Amino acid sequence: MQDKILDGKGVSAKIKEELAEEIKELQKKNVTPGLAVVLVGEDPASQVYVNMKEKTCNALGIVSRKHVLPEDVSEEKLLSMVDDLNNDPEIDGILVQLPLPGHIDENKVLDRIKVEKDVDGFHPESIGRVVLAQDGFRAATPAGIIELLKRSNVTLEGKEAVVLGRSNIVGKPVALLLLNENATVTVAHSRTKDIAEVTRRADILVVAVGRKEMVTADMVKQGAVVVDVGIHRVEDGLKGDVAFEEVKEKASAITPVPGGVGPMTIAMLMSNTVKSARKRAI
Ligand SMILES: Nc1nc2c(c(=O)[nH]1)N[C@@H](CN(C=O)c1ccc(C(=O)N[C@@H](CCC(=O)O)C(=O)O)cc1)CN2
Repeated sequence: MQDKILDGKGVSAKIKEELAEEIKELQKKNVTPGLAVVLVGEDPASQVYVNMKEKTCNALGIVSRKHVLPEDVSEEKLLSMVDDLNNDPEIDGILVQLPLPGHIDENKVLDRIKVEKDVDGFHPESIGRVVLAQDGFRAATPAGIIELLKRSNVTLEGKEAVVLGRSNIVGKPVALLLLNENATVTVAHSRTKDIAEVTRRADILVVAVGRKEMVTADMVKQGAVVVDVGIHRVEDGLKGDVAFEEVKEKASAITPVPGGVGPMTIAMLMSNTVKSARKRAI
């Protein structure tokens, strides 16, 4: 039986401890993992996330290279930076922080990252590898959700899983990962006719809609496991896509915001970077 609160902060700390040990071993073989993070513009939330990534790299012994480009940088210049990083032998992972400004074609930029360095797991080939259940980089938030559930002893096989939201970076990939774990998966979204009727079927409900406290207790089955991917800044802190206080009374387990899925995202990014660096040690 797992704890009611799924402790992403605690689980991510354990993963980072494991990674720090592995990094020490890699360093003995003269391999220091390197992560390049590219930030375009000054979006305050993106700045927070990029700084968190840099801090975590420093704590674990991963070389972190942060590149900040102005909001009005041309697509061409950004692509040329990606090309340079693709060719840099000390860089194992490249991450372009999302969202990008409107004048830049996000897909074009993500497609340009070498699949071998795609630690964000957003390249079409990385997504294709998830579809085919082949080895490759898994996007950090979806992978973090699966890892958190597994390490919290939540059984996925045979469970009715509902993913609310169909974004390319969370909804679609987490649905595929749940399918690969032999869950029965339904994806609900803004055009779904009766969302509550679908979410109430879920043994495992993953919510990634980007609407503050949209999921209320009446939308959740008694005993469901609820994973909240949303992050909304309010006056007195952070809220998720789930109305935590009322839903926790009904759920058998639930992720908090903060301290749930968010920290797992950073831990899985670090894990992908180490996975990439491992190839240099062979
Ligand atoms: N290139 C990418 N861009 C974005 C991704 C991504 O995986 N790759 N995901 C999100 C943002 N994100 C990482 O970039 C991210 C979000 C939240 C957290 C986190 O630890 N949140 C804390 C709260 C921190 C705070 O805001 O004060 C928590 O939930 O406890 C980490 C990473 C969009 N862009």
